[in-house]
Amino acid sequence: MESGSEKKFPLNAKDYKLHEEIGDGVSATVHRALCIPLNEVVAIKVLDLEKCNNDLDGIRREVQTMSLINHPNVLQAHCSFTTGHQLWVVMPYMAGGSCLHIIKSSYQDGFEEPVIATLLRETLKALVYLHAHGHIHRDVKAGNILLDSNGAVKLADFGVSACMFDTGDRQRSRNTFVGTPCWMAPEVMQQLHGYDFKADVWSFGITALELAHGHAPFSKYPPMKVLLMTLQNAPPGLDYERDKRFSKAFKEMVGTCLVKDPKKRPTSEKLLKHPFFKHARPADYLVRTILNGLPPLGERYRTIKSKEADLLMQNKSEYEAHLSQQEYIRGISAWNFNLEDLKNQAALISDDDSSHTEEPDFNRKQCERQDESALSPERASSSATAPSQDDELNDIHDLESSFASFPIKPLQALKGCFDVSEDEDNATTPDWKDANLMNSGQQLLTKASIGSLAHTTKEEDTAAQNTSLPRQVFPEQKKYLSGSVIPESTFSPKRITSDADREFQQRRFPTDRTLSGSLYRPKRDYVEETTEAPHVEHKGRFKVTSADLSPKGSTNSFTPFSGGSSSPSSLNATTASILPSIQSILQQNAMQRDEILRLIKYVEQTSVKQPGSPETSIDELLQTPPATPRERELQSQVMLLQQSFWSLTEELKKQKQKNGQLENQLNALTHRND
Ligand SMILES: Nc1ncnc2c1ncn2[C@@H]1O[C@H](COP(=O)(O)OP(=O)(O)OP(=O)(O)O)[C@@H](O)[C@H]1O
Repeated sequence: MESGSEKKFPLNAKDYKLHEEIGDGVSATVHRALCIPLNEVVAIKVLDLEKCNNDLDGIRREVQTMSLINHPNVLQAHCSFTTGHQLWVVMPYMAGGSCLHIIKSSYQDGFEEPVIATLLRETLKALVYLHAHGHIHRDVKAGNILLDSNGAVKLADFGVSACMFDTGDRQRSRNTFVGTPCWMAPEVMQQLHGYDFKADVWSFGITALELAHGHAPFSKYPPMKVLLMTLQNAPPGLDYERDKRFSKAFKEMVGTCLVKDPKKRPTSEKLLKHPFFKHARPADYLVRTILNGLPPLGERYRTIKSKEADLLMQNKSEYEAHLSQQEYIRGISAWNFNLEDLKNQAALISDDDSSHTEEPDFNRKQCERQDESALSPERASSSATAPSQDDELNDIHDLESSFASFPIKPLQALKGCFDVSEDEDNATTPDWKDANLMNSGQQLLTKASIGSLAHTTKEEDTAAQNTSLPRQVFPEQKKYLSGSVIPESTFSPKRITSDADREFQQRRFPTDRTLSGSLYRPKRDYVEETTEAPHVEHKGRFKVTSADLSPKGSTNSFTPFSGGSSSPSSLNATTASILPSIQSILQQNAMQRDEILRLIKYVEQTSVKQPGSPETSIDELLQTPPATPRERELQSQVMLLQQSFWSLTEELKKQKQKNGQLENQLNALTHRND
């Protein structure tokens, strides 16, 4: 393949003289080189084809695509050819190196804002171009933003590395993992409905944080943890306190990119019009501010590598952290989805560790976002919507949408367990108790997580949509256990709100709120809830924000009791009229508490490894090396499901406590009014 440039770059290895290494990727190393006939310095990316699963034609196609791209901010290959078992991609030499290497060498705490604005604007221009031509970059990160000696910024690695190490045809791989976990958009992780250009916008937002802080959010964690944190936590962002040095425009720009719902992210074109990019400067500004004074690229690269090696030798834990880090840098495109490795990596990081780096940001960020809600047009428009009546009623929805990011919606499974049918009498009859509970519970973890969930195909979804919401717990569970999932259509789509929506609703109504009353009653006889400011909590091995778990749009039915100026007579009248409701709620709470206790017990029982138990067979299954990419995907999904079960168990315990508290309050109120 040759580029459209005027010069003819030779297609023979002997015409190039390889010099020092200036970078490395998954299975590639990059060298400075001389093109002898043209007497031109170039960079050559050397890919070892023996380490790739892909076929040569696929690679050739991708490199060809790369050559057709023609934009000042996209690094275009001069040519590529194979030599022995290697593929050489000849590119312009970018003497400034990548932003990642510049950061590592001299800006460990990140760049100043004008530098970031300049780098990001140029990168964004590249994305606008790629998107307009139907390409998704899929690996936007500081390591792929390169600078030449004049301060020109180019986005690199388009279409090569990701395709090289995908075990499949990249053309059809919009439903496969590609990218690097820290930079990866939630919808890419989910692998549910595929993804589009907006995935690049998310990665762009993460890259902005990387340039600002010197590292990407969650960069110290192993891949599985990054996945969970990205899916479960509030999106990362610039922090109000820690990031005081940055402008509101910058914070807001990052915020618009890092919205979990891709539909709510701006297109790259729209983003380019954001006021933040007005701070961008010309290329020579980058030369003056960050490039001048840097050692030559090869030397810089060597120093970085030897520093890393020293660090590794000195400190085992640092070494382990570095290994984790390398996993991110390598990217999920090269991710060996070996669950044992992942477990080992995850085990290196204690839960306590999690609390001291990124997480505090979340609390602060929530506050910040409350303060700044007016800044983001997208977020503001979400927030402008007052909670509707509908929003107040359906707990299940909020819980479900908080886990919507899981490939296999665990809440759908648990909904069946919790749903108290309108006919409470039925729900309390002994028929559906212990035996069914254990029976269905065990199956839930086996068939559900491996069989039906792994094969949640469109047909099954459709079939599931034809079933109605279970009125009772266990009969319906049997349905689920036999392979179907509880239908999504059971829940009104308009009630499924995005994280952004939820964030905004909570911002606007940040009163105390407790999830209580009829937890899983889907109907409007839902009576009471209080509110609680969003916060981040440990949920077993990872953290969950209450923002993601609380219902939204609260209407407090007990306003008369919360004090105020009611006269004694009106208070009495109100009391008389609502006492029956209180009593009914108390009853419901008691029943719910029992339900929750039972469920916790069952989850705990099914979580304990017992020889011959279904749990054991899941583990065995997980430990069997995956034979196909699909198996690998399924294994990861099973693991995510298990994680979500742990998380839900924690959440159930919490709800149980809250219910107890509420019950006490109600008892106190009832006695007072008696
Ligand atoms: N044309 C170039 N000029 C100068 N340095 C380059 C050039 N291309 C790549 N590099 C350096 O080599 C490093 C590795 O390049 P490569 O394209 O393999 O990166 P990567 O994105 O990390 O790979 P992967 O995504 O496959 O892990 C880059 O981060 C950059 O520092």
